[in-house]
Amino acid sequence: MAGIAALTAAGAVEVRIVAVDIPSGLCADSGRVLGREGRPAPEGRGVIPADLTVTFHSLKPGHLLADGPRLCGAVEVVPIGLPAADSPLALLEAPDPALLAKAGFGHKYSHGHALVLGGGRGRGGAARLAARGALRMGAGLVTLGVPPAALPENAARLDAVMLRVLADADALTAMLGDGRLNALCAGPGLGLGEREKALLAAVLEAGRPALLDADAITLLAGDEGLRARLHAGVVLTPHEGEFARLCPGIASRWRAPAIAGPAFSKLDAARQAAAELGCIVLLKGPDTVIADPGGRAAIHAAVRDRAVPWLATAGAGDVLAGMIAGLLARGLPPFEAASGAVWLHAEAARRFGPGLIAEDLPEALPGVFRALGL
Ligand SMILES: NC(=O)C1=CN([C@@H]2O[C@H](COP(=O)(O)OP(=O)(O)OC[C@H]3O[C@@H](n4cnc5c(N)ncnc54)[C@H](O)[C@@H]3O)[C@@H](O)[C@H]2O)[C@@H](O)CC1
Ligand SMILES: Nc1ncnc2c1ncn2[C@@H]1O[C@H](COP(=O)(O)OP(=O)(O)O)[C@@H](O)[C@H]1O
Repeated sequence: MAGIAALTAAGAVEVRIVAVDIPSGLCADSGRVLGREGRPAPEGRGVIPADLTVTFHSLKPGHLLADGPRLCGAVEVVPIGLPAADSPLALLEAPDPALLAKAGFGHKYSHGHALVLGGGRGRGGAARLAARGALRMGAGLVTLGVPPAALPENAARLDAVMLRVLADADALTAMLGDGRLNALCAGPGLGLGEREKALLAAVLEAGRPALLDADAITLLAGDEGLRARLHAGVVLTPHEGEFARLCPGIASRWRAPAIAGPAFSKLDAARQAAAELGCIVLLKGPDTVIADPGGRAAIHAAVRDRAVPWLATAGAGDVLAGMIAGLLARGLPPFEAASGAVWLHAEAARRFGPGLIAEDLPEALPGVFRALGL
């Protein structure tokens, strides 16, 4: 193998490399490069990248996660006559259009009312992006609740999204007396002060389906009491940095060098976090993993023909948060809301293409829905 690598590097021969099952040295469970003899592989070495990987029966996590997509090249799955396994792991595909369509006889309240908590003066962009995402997903109504000082600037920027002043947690609890507010979204641009911590406690106390992202995750990370109130209707959407704050022990296992297989994977990290926290954990990135407390999990790999590098843009995660909240408002169970939104989010980015910024994502959704036949 070293000889092939040397010849290829020297440009002496044109070599095409085909891996059978998975490139040697790549962990099939995690997509991580394995070390040898008790030592991690040197940075950037340890596996010869394949042009094509031919695998059998079904994809493995290692084809999709971490370094797997880059090192496997094109992947061909060859059936060998085995029955489809009843696997607790799913590869995300397009959501069922029947789940997304609106029945002809409904009115706006039949499609749910999402409440997005906004941040203070001058910090409203993220929550507005989330609110727009929720509305485009078909929530019947979306209200943005903001502190009094942030009302004028939000009023100047919103039309279809409704606006309410929410001075403090008591005001939020009073507002939640309206049972039609059936999904909550907190975190994007929320802030990290005492007011925001109390708001988050009120959100969790309400026991309603809730999407918690960004600052809400950072607040949870610093407060054991808040974490203890998480429930099965909550979806958490950390990026890697937020995950390391929220679950430092799990994150350090995941970040530790992979010495031998099976290495601790992003899938293991999300599953363990979901089990410990008692809610859905959606761990973001080009490879996104969604896990529930019972061990059910799904992978969405934005690779190869579904690569969407332009999603690496400020605010893309805020839109995803709102999209999930929109599906929660429409009554989808948390795991289905999270999985459906992840696929639609990437598909919206794919349709828009290069130049994408966060504002474009909600606006690309109608085209995605039309293509799904809605
Ligand atoms: N248009 C807007 O108004 C926007 C507002 N935003 C808000 O800004 C606040 C801070 O958000 P940040 O996401 O910067 O959070 P943080 O500042 O809490 O976390 C970012 C830190 O985590 C580290 N990190 C490690 N892995 C990462 C990964 N995979 N992706 C991203 N960061 C990673 C980064 O290096 C960085 O130091 C939140 O309230 C957020 O909602 C951002 O979402 C960006 C857009
Ligand atoms: N290279 C990439 N390929 C595909 N998706 C990506 C990539 N980078 C980021 N994303 C997606 O974009 C979103 C970024 O969210 P996040 O990190 O929370 O950013 P922000 O807080 O700025 O919104 C997530 O949904 C993530 O999965």
